[in-house]
Amino acid sequence: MSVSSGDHGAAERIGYITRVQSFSACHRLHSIHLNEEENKKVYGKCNNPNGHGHNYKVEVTVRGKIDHLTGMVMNLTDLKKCIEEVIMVPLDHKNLDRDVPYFANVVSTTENVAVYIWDNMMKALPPNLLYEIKIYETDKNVVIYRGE
Ligand SMILES: Nc1nc2c(c(=O)[nH]1)N=C([C@H](O)[C@H](O)COP(=O)(O)OP(=O)(O)OP(=O)(O)O)CN2
Ligand SMILES: [Zn+2]
Repeated sequence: MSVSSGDHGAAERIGYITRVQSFSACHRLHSIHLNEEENKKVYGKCNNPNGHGHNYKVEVTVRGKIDHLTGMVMNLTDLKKCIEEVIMVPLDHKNLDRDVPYFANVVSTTENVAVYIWDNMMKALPPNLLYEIKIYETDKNVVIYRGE
């Protein structure tokens, strides 16, 4: 059996690293493109005028070369700072529809929350690193967005 010396020579290794963050928020599923009756029909209990809340769990995954010198794809401490700025400050303990201008005219489905987080993480992270945003709206409802 040969044991790796740890010297990868010129070979580049690609790694995926993920940081998990939870936040709490309330929302109401309601589309400005549908009338009241259609909104009730499409969104059911989630169209309740006074809203409802979730403890969202977000997994932010970045993909990149494992740097030979640092041994890292990126420093998770830096990823933590981006997540604080992009997820926690604007979304935690907020009413998504009323407190986050983006959702004034965009339905706050988990798909759209994932797109919102993706677009803002892209601005906060170094280029070509962001791979995936995965959101657990509940234990059973999970959305993945990869920027497509
Ligand atoms: N495609 C989507 N469908 C739905 C979304 C969404 O974001 N994207 N969101 C909702 C609601 O926000 C709702 O809160 C989900 O509630 P519910 O289905 O009740 O959640 P659970 O499945 O976890 O609840 P159980 O009652 O335990 O099954 C609806 N649809
Ligand atoms: Zn909901």
